[in-house]
Formats: sequence, structure tokens, C-alpha cells
Amino acid sequence: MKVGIVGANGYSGIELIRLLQHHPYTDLTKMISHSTSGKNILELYPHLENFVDMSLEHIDIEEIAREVDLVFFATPAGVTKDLIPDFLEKGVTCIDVSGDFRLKKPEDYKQWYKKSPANDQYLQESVYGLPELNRHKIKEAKLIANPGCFPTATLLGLIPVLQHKVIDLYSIHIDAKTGVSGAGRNVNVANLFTEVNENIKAYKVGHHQHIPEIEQVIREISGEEAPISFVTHLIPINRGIMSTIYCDLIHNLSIEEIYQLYKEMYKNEPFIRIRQVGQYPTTKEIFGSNFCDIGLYVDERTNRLIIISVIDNLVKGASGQAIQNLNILAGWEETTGLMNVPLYP
Ligand SMILES: NC(=O)C1=CN([C@@H]2O[C@H](COP(=O)(O)OP(=O)(O)OC[C@H]3O[C@@H](n4cnc5c(N)ncnc54)[C@H](OP(=O)(O)O)[C@@H]3O)[C@@H](O)[C@H]2O)C=CC1
Ligand SMILES: CC(=O)N[C@@H](CCC(=O)OP(=O)(O)O)C(=O)O
Repeated sequence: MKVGIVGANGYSGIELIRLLQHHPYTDLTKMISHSTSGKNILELYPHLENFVDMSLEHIDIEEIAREVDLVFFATPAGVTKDLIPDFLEKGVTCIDVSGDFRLKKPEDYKQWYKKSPANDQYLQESVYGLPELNRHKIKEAKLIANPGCFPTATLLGLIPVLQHKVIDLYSIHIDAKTGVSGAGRNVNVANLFTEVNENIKAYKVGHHQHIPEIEQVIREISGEEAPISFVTHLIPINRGIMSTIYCDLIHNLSIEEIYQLYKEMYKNEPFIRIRQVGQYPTTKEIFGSNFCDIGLYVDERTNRLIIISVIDNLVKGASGQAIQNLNILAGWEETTGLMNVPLYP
């Protein structure tokens, strides 16, 4: 299948390029950039030498639509809401790594992204691309809204207990940490080495754009409007997300019962690994891979479940998950090009 990338020179874009090198059924034929068109990708990223030798191009929708079957969009929020409808109308399948088509309620996008939302018709047509939840819908989709990185880690940690209705929905607290690549490659003083190194900072407290995304999925599964508490922290690592979730158990379930529930629910999921009781995952254990690793603890003193979920923000949190969605769409083995041992240490 011929594929293209819009936003090819950003972090999610180059991660797509890296992962597609291991994919046997795709042919990367278009790399689009706004600011660096005309340059060879090797001028910007010499680490791709011997793998890719292509120039970045300006966007020309007619030409892209003639030459590719599917486009990945790895652009900042606010770009694809105007761009993707033109591609869809020309019959190109779209996988959007940005947040423009994830929220079904336009007013949520307006409130949390502080931008005008996409056309409602496309919002309703888009499929939220979390394979472990929506595989059957992804198969038929023309527009996939790839989930955000924090929602991916958090929802994969929560889905088993949401579906089994064993937690108090109004007790969910999420403490999340991310590496700096999550912020993209744009210049931002807050992400300078001097600001991030030997430091931890909470950011977007109370107004993170992933709050409505997580709440939307909780609502879809439970049928209830349950507001969450969610705080993100920037920590001095390149890649990785850890989402630590606290919630109250409704019944007295033991850690062994919770562990069995997760093992059973995820037994056929190739990218979810449940740590045995007493072990908790670290970000190094998923580095550069499409895995989501989950550790569980039942605090019997408080009857509270603690879920620790880790992903690589650029792989399962963005580009790896986008390729997993492509595999589902195309009817290929879901793990095609994605099953590698994480880089350790
Ligand atoms: N980094 C991460 O871990 C994750 C990122 N995401 C989302 O993926 C998207 C890309 O993120 P990331 O790769 O980190 O960002 P980067 O800032 O690293 O890259 C953004 C890309 O978009 C292009 N771009 C910027 N403005 C425009 C525009 N107006 N029109 C067209 N292209 C534009 C940029 O380059 P140029 O202008 O040269 O074309 C660049 O290629 C974002 O929406 C982000 O929120 C989602 C999950 C995880
Ligand atoms: C460190 C950092 O700033 N991370 C970003 C991750 C954003 C992201 O994943 O993108 P979407 O907005 O497309 O969901 C943040 O927390 O906003």
C-alpha cells in the first residue's frame, strides 16, 4: 500500500518513518512538510541514512491523492480539521495523530483546545483508534482519530475495571508523567534542557486537553458522566509515559482477583503485558516499542486499586498505534512491523 505522511519532519513523523522501515506491505511515497519542503530528509535526520533517501514536499492534495492510498497526519492541533475533509473527498483514507477528530462533542474541542472544531459530519464519521476498544469499528473506518498519548496509557489501564463495573467512577484520580518528546520538536523555552533537567513540573493543571478525551471513553463504556482528576508532569527523560491511576473498589476484591480480571480481558492483546503481582512496570521496559505494560496493586487499608500503566509516547502513544490501526484497516496481522523487543537499558 502506498502511504504518505503530512508533518513528516516532526517527532511523530520521523517515528512513523522509522517504524515503516520494518513494515513489509507499505511503500512510503510522500513526505510532506510545511517549513522544510525541498530538503532531503537526510539533511535534517542523518540517522535515517541507508533507509530513506527522499525529499520533503509542499502539500499538493491533488497529487498526493493520485499517488497514495492512505495519509498519516502528524501535525499540531488545528491543522487537520481543515485539511482532512479534502483528502476524504478524494477517496484517501486518513489516520490523524493529532486531536482534531477525537472529541465527538464540538463544544468540548472548543473549550479544551481553544480552537474552532472540525465539521460535525466528519467528527461523527471518525473512529477513535484505540484498537483494544474499537477494533471492529477501525476495520471499516475512512478516518481514524488516533488517541492521545496520556489517554492511551490511562484508558488501557482503566478499561478492564470499567467494563467489569468494579470501581466507583467518581473516584478516579490520575497522576501522569511524560518525557519531553511528548511536546514535539517545536521551540519552547519550557522544554529547554536547563528547564527540564533535574526538575519535575506539573503542567496544564486543570485544563489538559486529554481530560475530555478520557471522560468521553469512560462515558461510552459506563453510560455515566464521571469527571476525573488528572494532572500531568514533565520529567527529564526523552520518551515514556507513566500513568498512575487511583480508584476506589466497590467490592472487596483481592489483588489476585483483579490480576485475573486483567489477564483474562487482555489475553489476546499482543501489545498489552500485565506484570505479575508485586511487579510494577518502568518506562525503560517499553522504550521504542508498541507495548503498554500494566502493574496492579490493591491497597487493602483503603480498598483502593492502584494501576500503573506505561507506554512509549511516540510508539503506542502515537506512531506505533497509528500503524497498528493501519494494519487493522488493511486486514493485515495487527502486529505487522511492530513486534520488537524494547531497547534496554
Ligand atoms: N509527540 C508525542 O509524543 C505525541 C504527539 N501527538 C500529536 O501528534 C501531532 C504531532 O506531534 P509532534 O510530532 O510531537 O509535533 P512536532 O512539533 O514535532 O511536529 C509537528 C509537525 O507538523 C508540521 N506543521 C506545523 N504546523 C503546520 C501547519 N500549519 N500545517 C502543516 N504542517 C504543520 C511541522 O513541520 P513543518 O511546519 O515543517 O511542516 C512538523 O512536521 C500533534 O498533534 C501532537 O499533539 C500525539 C501523541 C503523542
Ligand atoms: C510534554 C507535553 O507537552 N506533552 C503533550 C502531549 C500532547 C499529545 O500527545 O498530543 P495531543 O494534543 O495530540 O493529544 C501535552 O501534554 O499536551
